[in-house]
Amino acid sequence: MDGFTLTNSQYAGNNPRPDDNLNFDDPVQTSFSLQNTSFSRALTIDQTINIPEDEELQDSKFEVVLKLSDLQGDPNSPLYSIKKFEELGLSEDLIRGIYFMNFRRPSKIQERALPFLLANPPRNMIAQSQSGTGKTAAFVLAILSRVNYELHTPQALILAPTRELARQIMGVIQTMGQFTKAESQFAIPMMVTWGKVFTAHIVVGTPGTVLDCIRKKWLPIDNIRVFVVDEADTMLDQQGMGDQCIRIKRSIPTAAQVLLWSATFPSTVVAYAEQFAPRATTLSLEHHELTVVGIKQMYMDCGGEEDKFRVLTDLYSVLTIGSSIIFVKRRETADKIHQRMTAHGHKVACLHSHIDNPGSARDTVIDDFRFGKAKVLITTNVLARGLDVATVSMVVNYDLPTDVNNNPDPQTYLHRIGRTGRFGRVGVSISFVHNRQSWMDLCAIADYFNVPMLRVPADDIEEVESVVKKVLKAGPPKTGDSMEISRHAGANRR
Ligand SMILES: Nc1ncnc2c1ncn2[C@@H]1O[C@H](COP(=O)(O)OP(=O)(O)OP(=O)(O)O)[C@@H](O)[C@H]1O
Repeated sequence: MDGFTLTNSQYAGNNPRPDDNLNFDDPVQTSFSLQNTSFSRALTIDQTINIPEDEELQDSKFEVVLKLSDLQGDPNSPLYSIKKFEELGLSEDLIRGIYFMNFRRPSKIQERALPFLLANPPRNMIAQSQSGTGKTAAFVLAILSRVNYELHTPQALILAPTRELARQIMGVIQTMGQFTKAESQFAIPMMVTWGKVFTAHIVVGTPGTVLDCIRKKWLPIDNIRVFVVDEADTMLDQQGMGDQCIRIKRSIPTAAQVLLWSATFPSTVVAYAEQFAPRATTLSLEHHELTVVGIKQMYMDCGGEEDKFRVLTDLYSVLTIGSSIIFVKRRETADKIHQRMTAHGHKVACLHSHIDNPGSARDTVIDDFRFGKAKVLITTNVLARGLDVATVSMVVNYDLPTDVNNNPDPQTYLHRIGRTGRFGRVGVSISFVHNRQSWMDLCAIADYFNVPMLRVPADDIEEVESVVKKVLKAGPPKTGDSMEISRHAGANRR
């Protein structure tokens, strides 16, 4: 099975959203109470894990040997390609950048998308590919190929939902484009020089600040020829950000190539995305193709809301793995867990989008995490998407992701767990369930992706440690390999 479905949408419609005057940069944090319905502890999924019981682990680092060449030679892997970068029509300067980054072969999305992205006349594109499969590099390469370096004015505009993601994308542009004459500039809070007109070829920003800079005429947009919306499904779907994206799109030249990227494009957003990027070439995936095989999905059955904290601290008192991220629903929960884990002697960092948390403080937290100064990061959905830190080997869903209507949110779940298992690496995700509602939410997510969830015991942390270590030690499975599983979680809901 090759994965992508390729379609050319012919639809060119009007913008469907009202022009509300909302102005914020980060995703809205939704808050609500978890429903404590009668809790069934009787989760009896009988799952087994068939990882060889061979050697004991040598150390606690779990440096997984990346067998990338194996994965990239497996037609079922999202990292598979038949072409080399040298065959994709990129300039020598860019090929040098790719070599510098140690990329050997393109991933499937890179191989598929790049010929369309570079073709003339330029076409819009809606591109979907699993988390951690190199979407950023794909659109950065396209932009670096299209920019006229002799013209000192913005020609490419990239929108990201958070400052963390904008900073990360900037890092990729600067590394990949270091042998070109590309100049790039931020349009994110606290990184814009008051009154100074942008002259860089490439601008990366968050929608609120970009719009602000356009309105103030600091950001010239007449020469924009590539317009990228990363994490496009969430950007377009959120009322404030969606409106800002529309306004920005209306300001830039109509001939600009519009590129929408995400690992998820739920059906509710697809039509809208097609209106936003008319007549786009679309690379899409089915639900069941979205999960990354290198991420082993587990769950723990906790005794109640308060017991989750006991399980978490038990887990961290035993487990010594690379880096990990704990996702919670609310900022208050993040702060509370941060305080309590710190009091228990754990070294943890915390990042969310509270107004008192200025950009510079957020930058320090994320940089400390990226460079390993802090190994555990507690956060909200603000970091659910895009964050690329290779050492993350575990994601904990302390609270399962739910949408504004309290329904399970499979897309956010997929993005959260996708912070591990990047580009062929292995990782584990552990979701806490603590009542009937959270159990049903997890079942709904498992059903949506048709994936197995392995139960690990909340009252036997040594056993959890052993399972996690085995998974990390086993390395990435080949696509289609069944690492375990007799039945998946959704098959046995109560
Ligand atoms: N062809 C390649 N060979 C080796 N590594 C690559 C290649 N392309 C990208 N990578 C690396 O893979 C990692 C994931 O890439 P990237 O962040 O672009 O993924 P993504 O698809 O945008 O993920 P997400 O959906 O989470 O945003 C990065 O560390 C990147 O440097």
